Amino acid sequence: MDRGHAPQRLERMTTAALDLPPVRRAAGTIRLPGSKSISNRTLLLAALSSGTTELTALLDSDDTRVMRDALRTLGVAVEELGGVEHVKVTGIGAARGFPVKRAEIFLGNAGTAFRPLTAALAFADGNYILSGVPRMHERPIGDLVEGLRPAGARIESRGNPGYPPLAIAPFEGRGPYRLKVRGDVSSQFLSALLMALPWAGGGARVEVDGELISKPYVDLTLGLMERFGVRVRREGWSVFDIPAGAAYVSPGKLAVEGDASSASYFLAAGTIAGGPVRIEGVGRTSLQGDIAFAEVLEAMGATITRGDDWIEASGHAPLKPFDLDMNRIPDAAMTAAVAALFASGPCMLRNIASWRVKETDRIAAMATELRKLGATVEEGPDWIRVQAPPNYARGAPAIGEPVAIDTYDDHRMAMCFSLASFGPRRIRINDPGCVAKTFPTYFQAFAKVVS
Ligand SMILES: O=C(O)C1=C[C@@H](OP(=O)(O)O)[C@@H](O)[C@H](O)C1
Ligand SMILES: C=C(OP(=O)(O)O)C(=O)O
Repeated sequence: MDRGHAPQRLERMTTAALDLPPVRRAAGTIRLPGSKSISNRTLLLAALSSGTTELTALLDSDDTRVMRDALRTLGVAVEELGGVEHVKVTGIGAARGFPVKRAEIFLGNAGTAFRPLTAALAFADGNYILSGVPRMHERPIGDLVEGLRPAGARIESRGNPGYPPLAIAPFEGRGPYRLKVRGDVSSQFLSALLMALPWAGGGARVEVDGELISKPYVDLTLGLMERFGVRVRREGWSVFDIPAGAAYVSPGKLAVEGDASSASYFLAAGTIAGGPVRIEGVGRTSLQGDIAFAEVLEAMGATITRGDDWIEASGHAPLKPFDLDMNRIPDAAMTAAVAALFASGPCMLRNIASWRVKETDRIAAMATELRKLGATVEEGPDWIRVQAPPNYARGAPAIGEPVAIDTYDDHRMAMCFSLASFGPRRIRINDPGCVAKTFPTYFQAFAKVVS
């Protein structure tokens, strides 16, 4: 019997606080690390396809490391051609099972690894245990498990019902499948089903129950599936058909775009503090929904210039207030909440209920930390309203003791609060190392564009 590798723990030690120097100007050019969402999707799709795939400009971070390690643990050859950012993946294709039939896999706090691997392994012929950090065990996955069961998947929660860790037993179903999945907690459940189903074979219809959130991520899923040779027929956002006989075929070579969510911090810096700040690696032709964050900045008064694979922002605080539905850009929306410190009136972010089940309860965390800087913040189940303290404008001299911002092991809390250093308070970021989830060199990159 195959024995999987022992689960690899990635418990991160808390890192020493980082005092950010007060800054007034932002200008320069940044080449972004690869997109987390595209890196993890393409690693998995390459593993499930026939042929070998060369992936370039992959993200090197905690979230992609757990996906890469998981695939290797499952027996997929992921060969490094130029570090972990340039790899060759030998797909297992129509084998419909991973070479390693029994494994315990640790997936940290990576939703883009945990949800898609749950679906793929549910259709495999082995026994697997998937676990993560304690916070991952508080992030819901019940809707995906319930969506998979009618197909013949055998998945049990090892902890609280509806949450990881999960134990997966060999698949017992056969297509065609008619499945339903809820779309109003995380779009990753639908993305996971769609990516795994062509591999299960036999064709499938997936219906979405409830309003689908974070829609651009499903477009990203469908766009990348198409690059691997599978075209899904759809009726809007509610019915998705995978043709019988659909199978993944390697596109040969695929270059990963820069991460549009990571771009948001730099574009916001250029908007608050002069600019131009130019981002290379993602632009007008991006597959990623978070590129639309630039439109939020335009509403706040930014001047944005776009090329096919670059984008540039300039502007000056005070910025214009906004009242916007942020459902399509839940990650970049956090950047807007901190940019609201530099707005001339109250800023309202609506339709962000999913913030409560991500790396931390992001609505609560955002409210607590913005209040430390003197902002008036109100919150509801799915909204947050931020009113900047008087005169929180660029150029005021930094005064007093540093304000220590807690980051809740949430990379985006650490990254977006770096923008507060354009204001009149000294900023201390507690546990800055949490940025390793998606952007390990974030603070070095930020230091390069501010002065
Ligand atoms: O599919 C993806 O790559 C993602 C979907 C979003 O999650 P939800 O669908 O849970 O909002 C997003 O927040 C996450 O960072 C990445
Ligand atoms: C929500 C996020 O991550 P995950 O992919 O773990 O859901 C995020 O990166 O903001």
